[in-house]
Amino acid sequence: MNIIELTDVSKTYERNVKALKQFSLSVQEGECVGVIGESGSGKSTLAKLLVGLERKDQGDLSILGSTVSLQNKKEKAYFRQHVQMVFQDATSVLNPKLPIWKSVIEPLENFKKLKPRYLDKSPDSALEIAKVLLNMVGLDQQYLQAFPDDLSGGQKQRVGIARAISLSPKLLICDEPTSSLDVTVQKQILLLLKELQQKNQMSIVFISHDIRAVVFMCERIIVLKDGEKVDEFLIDDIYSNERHPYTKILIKAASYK
Ligand SMILES: Nc1ncnc2c1ncn2[C@@H]1O[C@H](COP(=O)(O)OP(=O)(O)OP(=O)(O)O)[C@@H](O)[C@H]1O
Repeated sequence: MNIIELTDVSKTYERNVKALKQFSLSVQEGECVGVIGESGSGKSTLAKLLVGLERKDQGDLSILGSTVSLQNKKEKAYFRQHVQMVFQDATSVLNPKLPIWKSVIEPLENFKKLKPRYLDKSPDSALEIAKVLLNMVGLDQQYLQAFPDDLSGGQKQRVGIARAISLSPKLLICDEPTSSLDVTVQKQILLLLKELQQKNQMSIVFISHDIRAVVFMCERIIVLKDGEKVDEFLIDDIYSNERHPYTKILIKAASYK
């Protein structure tokens, strides 16, 4: 099943900056699709369009087979429930004054009737849900009452991921989720995302300038350059001669070949 589909989507900012040009993308259930490109290629714009934080100028956006314009509250809520984002810097999404357990369950507050798939029984309290979520992201229960400042960068990113999966989304948009972390911690976060994707049959759009991380995570890769899709291929075809010259440059720069 197609979880999300963008068709010929364009986004132009002020002063005629064309951040995305007639871009199309579809993501199947349980699939991880990578998007790579250099700084300024339009990756963050794409991420924001995919979670409804930015409006497209042209083109279509559909989720679970239905076209959405994100013009009304109902559509926005439906979208938010199914598509969540993991940001580059978790610090920016965590309220420093909220204990971790509250941050983790915050998205659920607007979806009182939702029964997330990861709960096998009705929880006794919101704290119980937070415990399950921390467990899912491999964070010790001792951090439930802690505050963001008490946590390392990697731990904060785990909290950011717990928050993002709290609604049992069908799709996770990961925008450079490991870029601000140390190398060893990066690997742990990638492994966690992969595990969550597989256990929960979740789809991921993994956006990064780091081709190694994208290759590790994804089955299919899209290459963005100046707001345009210049290449799209399955991971097995990464070394194919058919690759776009720009893709070859990116691969070479990452010393893959
Ligand atoms: N809010 C905005 N207003 C005006 N121009 C913008 C805005 N956001 C992005 N841009 C421009 O749109 C283009 C694409 O930017 P975008 O941030 O999507 O690229 P990116 O690939 O994520 O880059 P980076 O990795 O540096 O964040 C750039 O030329 C950028 O300057």
